[in-house]
Amino acid sequence: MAEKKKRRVVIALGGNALGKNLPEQMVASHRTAKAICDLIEEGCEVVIAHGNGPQVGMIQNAMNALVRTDPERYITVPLSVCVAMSQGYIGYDLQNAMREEMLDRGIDLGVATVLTQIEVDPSDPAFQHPTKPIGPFLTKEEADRLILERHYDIVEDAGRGYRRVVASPAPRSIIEIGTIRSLVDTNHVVIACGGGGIPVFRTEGHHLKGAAAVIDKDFAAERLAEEVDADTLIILTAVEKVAVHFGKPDQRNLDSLTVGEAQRYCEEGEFAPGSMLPKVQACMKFAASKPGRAALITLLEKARDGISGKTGTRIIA
Ligand SMILES: Nc1ncnc2c1ncn2[C@@H]1O[C@H](COP(=O)(O)OP(=O)(O)O)[C@@H](O)[C@H]1O
Ligand SMILES: NC(=O)OP(=O)(O)O
Repeated sequence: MAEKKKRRVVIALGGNALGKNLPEQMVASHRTAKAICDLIEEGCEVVIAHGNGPQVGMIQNAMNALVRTDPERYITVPLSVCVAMSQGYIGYDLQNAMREEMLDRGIDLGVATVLTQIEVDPSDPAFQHPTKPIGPFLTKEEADRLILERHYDIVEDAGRGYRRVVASPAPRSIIEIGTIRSLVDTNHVVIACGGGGIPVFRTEGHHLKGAAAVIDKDFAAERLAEEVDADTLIILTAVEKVAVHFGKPDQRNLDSLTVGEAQRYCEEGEFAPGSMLPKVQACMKFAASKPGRAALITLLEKARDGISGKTGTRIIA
């Protein structure tokens, strides 16, 4: 009998799948690996993308502290290099957690993290309007000091404190897509486009130049899902379903949304910018990109129920 065709899914992992520091990340990675292995056991071929907001901020702060301690010996590390470091730091834990969980369950697949660069447009207006929060939450006093001393762009984040923001251009093309496809096609779980991918500009000849930015991982995951010809984009986050009137007494959780309905809710301001809005927009783009494609937003721990159609919010054309 012919083997059942596997469903190819790209998974985008957010903050609750990774934690905010090294010990939290180690614990979270194992929880995340369990959820992803549940999807593999449901017959999915998975490709994993992830965020890096807290981590890339931590890495850049650490590198800057070195420069301040000994400016003769150390030089400033560009943000693009900090994104590359965050891919290694997070990929290391995720790759090991996946390896261990797959061996425990007898899943016979390889796992590899691909250092991934993503082309961005130097004239993207996002470079003039920083929106991507990175690093820890700050007090008003810390924010004022950093604006004065380091000329950082800092915004107030929905009553939760202050956060540094950096440019977040749209992903155009994934430089290492051929390598990613080859690994996926030869039975590897691939971790790619970490932290939204290392943003790069194409310059003279074949040279790529790092850009001072952090790409949104939901948009990078969407690009990845299109480019590996995935059937489903799954965004695993901290809520089981997308809601309208979120956080209000009349909150209504949504089981499914068409692209048209989602567009209307976006225009009505139902989804918070910087959190749920990019997720819904990424899902809309993917669902509309080719007939038969669908996207799902759900809680990390509900991944198996989500793919089985029992929970989550499904976005369809
Ligand atoms: N309309 C909405 N429906 C559901 N959650 C929403 C909505 N608007 C904002 N949110 C918030 O968005 C959060 C997910 O965004 P975020 O914290 O940035 O996720 P991640 O780190 O997983 O990428 C949810 O935990 C929830 O608090
Ligand atoms: N790069 C990115 O989107 O990171 P977060 O998901 O942590 O914000």
